[in-house]
Amino acid sequence: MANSSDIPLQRCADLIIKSDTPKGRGVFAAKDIPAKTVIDVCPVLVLGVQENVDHIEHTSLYHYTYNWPTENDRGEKTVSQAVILGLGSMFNHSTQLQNVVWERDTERLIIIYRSQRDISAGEELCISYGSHLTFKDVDAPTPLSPEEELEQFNQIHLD
Ligand SMILES: C[S@@+](CC[C@H](N)C(=O)[O-])C[C@H]1O[C@@H](n2cnc3c(N)ncnc32)[C@H](O)[C@@H]1O
Repeated sequence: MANSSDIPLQRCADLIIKSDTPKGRGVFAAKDIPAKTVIDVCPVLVLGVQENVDHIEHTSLYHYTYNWPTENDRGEKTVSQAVILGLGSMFNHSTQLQNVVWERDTERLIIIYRSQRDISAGEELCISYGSHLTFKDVDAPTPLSPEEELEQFNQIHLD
């Protein structure tokens, strides 16, 4: 029997995990996925600020946690970390080719992931981790050499 605090779960069925990508494991589309499809609804486990500093930061889990807004004992707003259960911990980062957006629900302690645009079969599903990455981004655009920069500059014509 459903009650008002129940959280309906949804996961897109047309997904696979590939294990051998340059980013480690990653989530890929097995079929075309239309824009705005719910990809997954993931429960989160919110960690205490100190628990995170004392323990989690010294483990592999450190690379899987998300910032999570919370309140300290004095009722002041602060930021802790949360472990995302379900597929949420498997999405890799892309700076330029993100196709999944996510939304925190701090009341219900879930994150909802949705496709940002139509995704084709075979594409990796990527989110943005923001700008402070703790690893070398294999997708990062290669910086231009001074010669390439000069060539690009010389191609700019002002009418
Ligand atoms: C939340 S996990 C994602 C799943 C992970 N690939 C795995 O195999 O368990 C985050 C880790 O994935 C890897 N990763 C994610 N996006 C990446 C990227 N753009 N370039 C390189 N590594 C990436 C990094 O090792 C990062 O610490």
